[in-house]
Amino acid sequence: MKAIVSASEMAAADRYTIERLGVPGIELMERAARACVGELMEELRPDSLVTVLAGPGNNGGDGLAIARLLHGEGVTVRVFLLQDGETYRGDAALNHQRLRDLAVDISVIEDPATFGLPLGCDWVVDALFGTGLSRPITGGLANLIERLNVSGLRVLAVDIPSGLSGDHGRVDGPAVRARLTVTFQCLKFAHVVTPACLSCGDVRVHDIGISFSDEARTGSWLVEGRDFQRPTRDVEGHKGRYGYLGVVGGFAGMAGAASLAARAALRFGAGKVRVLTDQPAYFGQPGSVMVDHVDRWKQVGDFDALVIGPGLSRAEAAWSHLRQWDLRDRSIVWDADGLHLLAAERLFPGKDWVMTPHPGEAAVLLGTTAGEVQRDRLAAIRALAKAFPGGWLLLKGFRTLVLSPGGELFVCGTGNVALATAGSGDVLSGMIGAMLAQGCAMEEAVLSACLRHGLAADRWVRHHPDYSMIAEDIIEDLKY
Ligand SMILES: NC(=O)C1=CN([C@@H]2O[C@H](COP(=O)(O)OP(=O)(O)OC[C@H]3O[C@@H](n4cnc5c(N)ncnc54)[C@H](OP(=O)(O)O)[C@@H]3O)[C@@H](O)[C@H]2O)[C@@H](O)CC1
Ligand SMILES: [K+]
Repeated sequence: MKAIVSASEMAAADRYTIERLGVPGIELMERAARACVGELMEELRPDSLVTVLAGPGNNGGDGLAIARLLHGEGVTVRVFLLQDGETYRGDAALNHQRLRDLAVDISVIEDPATFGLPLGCDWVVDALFGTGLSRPITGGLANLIERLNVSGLRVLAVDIPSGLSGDHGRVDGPAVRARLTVTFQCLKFAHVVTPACLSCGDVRVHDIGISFSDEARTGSWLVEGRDFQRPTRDVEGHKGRYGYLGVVGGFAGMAGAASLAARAALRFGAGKVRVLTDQPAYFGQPGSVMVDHVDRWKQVGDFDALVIGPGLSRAEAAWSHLRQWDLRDRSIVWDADGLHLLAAERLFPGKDWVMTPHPGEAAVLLGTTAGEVQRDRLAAIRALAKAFPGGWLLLKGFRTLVLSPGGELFVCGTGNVALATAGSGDVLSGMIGAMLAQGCAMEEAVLSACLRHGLAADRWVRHHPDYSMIAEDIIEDLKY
């Protein structure tokens, strides 16, 4: 797992490192610049031309140090400042002084709106604004950024593409679109949360020796494929040991949804899976998934965990059972139409539960639109936690978000657009249910399922077009 921090957490760590641990700020800036130059040198040819756009703060200061180090490497560099160089303060001022003594061309951008972009250069270093951005970029500078974004020039963003905030995944105004972002010590939210992360290109995190005080422990993490831990079995295991999962769904014409969840659960290690539906005949020949008419179940105490929702429908006949069942001590995955039920009736969601909405379902739960949810996914998942306290939340979409009842946030680093296919959510809910049935804690269940679901898609696109994956392919991939 990689820590994700906000701009203010990062600034606090900077201060702690400088003031308490005695590492000079100018040394941190030098290390930051060295990290960027190291990455850039991998990309440059001997005759490459680099343009540095330097803003008024320490991000600009990084840019000035980068220009000096590139010059030292024999690279031709031109530097454009947003303001008169004399206005720099602190470490940035020192770097301005150091650069002025060298034969590097430095000019001031008089009017950003008419500034001629250096179209012949190989890379642009975006050192306009970093984590100190305090408002959306407007006016001539906004115009410059928009022209840069359509120029085709390759951009390396220092710390964060200018215009993005480190604190969230929103894009509130014009923002530089980078090919490569080099950031320091920790990821910031904009690097991993959509839509902001789509402007970052490849993100490389460099350790520049910034330390966090013990009190300033971060509670947000990027989880990646290497963090996935597969369900384990011991040699004497038998099916009773790996749990009994109930899938409630597959009503009127939607047998497929429950069937996908159930089969995914078996493939992900559940010992036994039974679908409770009003359409058992739709499930055809008996197979590894057990199927029952839901009317035969007055209570659901037999199950170790439940998945409620895939193909549940919104019919009274489906919902009436759920009102009667005692769900108080159950582990439950609420998905699909189950979420509509929770939104409509505020049913007690269980002892240990996770809701797994896609943006449209999250919008229903919050009384807003899917567009609003997607505009600020972090705010949406936090609003869900307020509206439905006490359980886990998983907001699907590129870079799926997971929030614990205690407020710890996880961003799932696996998965891609191949997952945008009917039934892929049903498969995910079945996988989480399988882990719960096997006795895993909710954190492990949700994160393992989410990572593995995404890995199936990541493997798929290595050999197939992204549009061609169907939900059954995810289940198929769980064999490996
Ligand atoms: N030791 C360290 O701390 C290290 C820090 N490091 C580097 O420092 C960066 C953070 O530096 P920073 O805090 O100086 O902020 P930065 O992003 O340069 O911008 C602030 C300036 O922008 C201005 N401004 C803001 N919004 C604006 C807008 N919309 N339109 C126009 N102007 C706007 C703002 O003006 P104001 O809001 O005060 O009016 C202020 O002048 C960080 O990302 C990393 O790269 C590394 O060197 C490692 C060590
Ligand atoms: K930047």
